[in-house]
Amino acid sequence: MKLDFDLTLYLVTDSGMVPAGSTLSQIVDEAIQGGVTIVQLREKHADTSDFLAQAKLVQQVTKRHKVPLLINDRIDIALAIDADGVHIGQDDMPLHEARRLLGDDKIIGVSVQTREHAEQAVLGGADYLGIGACFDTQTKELKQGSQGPAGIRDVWEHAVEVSGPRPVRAVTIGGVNSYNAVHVLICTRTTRGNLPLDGLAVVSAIVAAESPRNAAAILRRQIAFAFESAWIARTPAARDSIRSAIGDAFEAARQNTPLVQHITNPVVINDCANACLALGGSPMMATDASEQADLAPVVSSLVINIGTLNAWQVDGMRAAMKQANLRNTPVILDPVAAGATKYRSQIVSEFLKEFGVHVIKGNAGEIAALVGSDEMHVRGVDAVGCGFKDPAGIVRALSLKERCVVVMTGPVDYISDGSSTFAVKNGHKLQGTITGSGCMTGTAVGTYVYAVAHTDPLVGAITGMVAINLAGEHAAQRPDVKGPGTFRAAFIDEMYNLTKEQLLAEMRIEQLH
Ligand SMILES: Cc1ncc(COP(=O)(O)OP(=O)(O)O)c(N)n1
Ligand SMILES: Cc1ncsc1CCOP(=O)(O)O
Repeated sequence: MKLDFDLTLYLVTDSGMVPAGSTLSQIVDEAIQGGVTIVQLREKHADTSDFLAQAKLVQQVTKRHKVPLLINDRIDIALAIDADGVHIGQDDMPLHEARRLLGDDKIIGVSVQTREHAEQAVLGGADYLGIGACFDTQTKELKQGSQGPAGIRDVWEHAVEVSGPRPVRAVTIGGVNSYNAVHVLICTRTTRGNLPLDGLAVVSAIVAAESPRNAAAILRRQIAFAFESAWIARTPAARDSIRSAIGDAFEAARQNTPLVQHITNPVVINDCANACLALGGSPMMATDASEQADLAPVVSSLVINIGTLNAWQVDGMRAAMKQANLRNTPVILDPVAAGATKYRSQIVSEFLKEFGVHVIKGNAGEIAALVGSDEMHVRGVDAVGCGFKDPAGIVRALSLKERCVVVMTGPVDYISDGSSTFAVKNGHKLQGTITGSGCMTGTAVGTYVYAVAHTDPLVGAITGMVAINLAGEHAAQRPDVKGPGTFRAAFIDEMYNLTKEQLLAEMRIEQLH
């Protein structure tokens, strides 16, 4: 009978990474103690006798822990030590030959890079798939480059589709570590059925770690978190009570004073900091990469705004998002003028590939650029065009593509988590006459999303949009407001003065999906 196996945390070894004074068997032992559930011995440069000797040593450890041991590429070594199975690539022995030699009781995993590979492996009876490479890696030269979580999802969805009622099992590999583990597992969930991969395969994140045991334990914690999370709100039935949830999120910010760390542009930095304070948050505007790790433990949410990009700021953004992802702190991305220049488009797509983002907030032109629509465009930082035929469908499509909440600002704001979509109809046209009002909506979302990020990021995003737009309406009605200059000051005052009762009484929201 085939051994039962658990792919949750899959260690693939590389003896070239073993630090002086340690052995591969010690690393495997520690890693299993930390939470590794399956091991593959991968020796790309060893001759047969060394590979065999290493396999026997590692097998002593895996047997002691009752964890399956698979052999990379070499069926002969697997047969010689009676390993639990093999992992084969596209250039290795064909699956049917490996199965003939090993029999039905052994585990055979197959590396796949494309939908076609996945289909062949599933139909050929592979026990699991290793889909890669997810990200670039130092561990091996990639012939085809990395696909990112969205590319892995595409292959995984096809594998699930062709496998019938009992989906094949699968992991992804390549550049996976504790910083990106949650992002990878959430972003690769199938669109239909929300089915996650079975686990993650790593080499350097454990073998080259200072403590393989700690590295494995942190990875297990992140994987458990990802299995419990979904980017879609887990309480769709609670839509009826959305108003009270918005009221609660509003109050939570006033009570808990979330620390909203911004890396934003100098044009709006002062307005965003004041808006954050007025709404009940505590603003932090620390941009340097070198301080992000120290700050991360106290950050409630992170707002990344690419308004005035430069290489130094981008380094700070990468460092901040990496730390936020490790702590599962909500990240709000404002892709200012995405699509206006190649540089911005390239940075935004790098960010969305490499990092987990909980909310994307943009104007219609920016959202069009991210979703690949030519109905709207950006001119400078403004959206131009006749508008989308189906704006709610556009935000939902981007939400499903990126697996996060999407907010599209405009005369009506549209907000979706890929399942539920809302229109927020509050706001005043004077908001469009001052610079930074869009950036301040990012701050507002950041201020409210933290409290509900892991259960209902949609509610946090709607709360931010309702609060800022109501402040705009209240400011515009004041007799002392004569135009943009006086509106700017009154806008901050009215954020400060807004009450939960006003919010509940005056919000104009409509559910569209
Ligand atoms: C779990 C897992 N997935 C993929 C691979 C890559 O295998 P392959 O394509 O055969 O490349 P090499 O490992 O031989 O370099 C893997 N080893 N494990
Ligand atoms: C074996 C393999 N196959 C695709 S990427 C890769 C190496 C992954 O190594 P790391 O986890 O260190 O990036």
